Amino acid sequence: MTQPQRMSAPTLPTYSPRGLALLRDPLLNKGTGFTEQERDALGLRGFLPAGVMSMQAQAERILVNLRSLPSDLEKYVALNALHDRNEALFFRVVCDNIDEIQPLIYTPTVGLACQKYGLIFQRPRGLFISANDRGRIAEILANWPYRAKLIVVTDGERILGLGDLGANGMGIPVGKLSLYSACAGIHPEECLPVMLDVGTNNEELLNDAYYIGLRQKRITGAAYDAFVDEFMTAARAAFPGVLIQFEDFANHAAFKLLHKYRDDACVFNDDIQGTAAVALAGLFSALRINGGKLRDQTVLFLGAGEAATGIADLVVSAMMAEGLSEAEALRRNWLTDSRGLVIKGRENLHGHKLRYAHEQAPIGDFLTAIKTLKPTAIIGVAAVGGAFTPEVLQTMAELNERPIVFALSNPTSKAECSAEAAYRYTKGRALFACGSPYDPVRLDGKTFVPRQGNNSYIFPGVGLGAIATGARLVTDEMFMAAAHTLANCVTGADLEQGSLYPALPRIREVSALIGAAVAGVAYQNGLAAGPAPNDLLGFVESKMYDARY
Ligand SMILES: NC(=O)C1=CN([C@@H]2O[C@H](COP(=O)(O)OP(=O)(O)OC[C@H]3O[C@@H](n4cnc5c(N)ncnc54)[C@H](OP(=O)(O)O)[C@@H]3O)[C@@H](O)[C@H]2O)C=CC1
Ligand SMILES: CC(=O)C(=O)O
Ligand SMILES: [Mg+2]
Repeated sequence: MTQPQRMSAPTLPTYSPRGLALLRDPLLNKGTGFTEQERDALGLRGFLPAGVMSMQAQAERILVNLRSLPSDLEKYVALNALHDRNEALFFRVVCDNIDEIQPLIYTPTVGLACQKYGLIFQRPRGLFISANDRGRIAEILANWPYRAKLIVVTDGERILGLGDLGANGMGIPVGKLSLYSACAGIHPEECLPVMLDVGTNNEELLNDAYYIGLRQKRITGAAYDAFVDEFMTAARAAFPGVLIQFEDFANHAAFKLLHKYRDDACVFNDDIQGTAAVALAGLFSALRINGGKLRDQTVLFLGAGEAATGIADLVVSAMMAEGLSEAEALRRNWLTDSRGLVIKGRENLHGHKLRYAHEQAPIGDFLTAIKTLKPTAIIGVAAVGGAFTPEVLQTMAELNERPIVFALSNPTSKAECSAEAAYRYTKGRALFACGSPYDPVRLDGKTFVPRQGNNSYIFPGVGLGAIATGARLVTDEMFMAAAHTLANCVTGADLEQGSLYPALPRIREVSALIGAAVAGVAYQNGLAAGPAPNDLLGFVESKMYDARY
């Protein structure tokens, strides 16, 4: 028997706690799963009841308890408590019940959890770095006892479609990193969630007695840029080669940060790039059903922000790969924002929209845009719940034999339409994907199984490939490879039931394949740290953490 040890940074002493300290270390604790031999060797006698349970029995007990809880928020809290007690058991439960658990630790429940974060707050997880810590960020990162290989960082300004949730947004990096470990086997010890608490402009939170963050308005401008820059410099120095994922920043910061760091550091923006890959994969699946070619599609977006322009940019690249010129491809993608259709000559258009500002008379509403532009696909990423009205859906079905309808906004309350509405108002002809999960829909004797067009299919595998190879940069080519790989995982049986993505229980296999594809791009483009192994898939699989005692 070997004593459980943390994989500490080489500079830190190896830490092998015993007794109570061991039971209170979530990365090493097995609770009632410690064997008789371990109980003797590790000073655990007396701290545990006599019964020794298998991991499987422990997991079953967790599920029995979980299923008896009356609300999803309580289930979230219970799962969080397990995460804080026994990480291996937490990840075992997540991995073996991913269809049931993912919606509880990720969208939609994580949205509600962030809204109530102050109220349900128990143990801190990750690092909270506030604007008051300016000048001391390196010191704070040095407090972290593990060697981080992956950071998910947010400043909480655009949490899902729920807006500015300030420091309460920490639930998002925590949830994303849980999926990294569960879905792609990134070791939990290598994952670091970070909240850059620069304040909040959410008055409700500023007046909330239980708000956990800095009670001040957001810092902006040069002070904000310098603060984030201090974090980026300190993080890269503390954890050389670390992959940093920007998550749920408001779009004015998201585009700026991505452009500032992407050519120099191992970073990506999940909302822009990860979302792009999952949406493109969904389009490829839809086209397998309706027999179309991507180059012939006209895509109309509801939204013109991070997700919309990220997706549109990757779709344009994919259309160009099918032979269109850039101008032709751009012209097949249209954006609408809070002021209507994005068109040439409109005043004060932000930089990320300019590529899609085509010659066209102004159009104020989405339905008129559909009737005018006759899209084959509509993609909702504006966080306007219910915006795909019955009339929108019926019009899409009049224009197209198999209309592509993606309602990608999160959480469920912000979805542009429900799965039920998508199928009902198109008479079962919609090729549908949703950002948050929906149950299967039974209509006219047929069962439709909608799956999530959510970047959670993409970022775990991309991160795995980037970390396994020690990639210097994360490139758009990697996201293109991820999109193709994900699309190739979709089976005929999936398509038969209207599923544009593979079943979630296959996610570790899917992530490994995406990881291998991303690794391939890293090696081909000289971005990897070492020589390419012969067997890329075997190589990335060998790096995957499996939650077992
Ligand atoms: N499924 C997935 O994997 C992902 C889903 N999302 C979801 O997408 C949504 C948007 O995220 P993101 O793109 O990052 O956010 P942004 O804030 O970057 O973009 C939102 C866009 O919606 C536009 N908008 C707002 N109101 C309307 C309206 N009434 N009609 C048309 N457009 C409108 C905004 O217009 P304006 O530019 O004028 O302000 C803006 O362009 C969120 O709900 C998020 O959860 C995001 C990432 C991944
Ligand atoms: C899924 C995701 O990243 C979002 O909704 O922001
Ligand atoms: Mg996000």
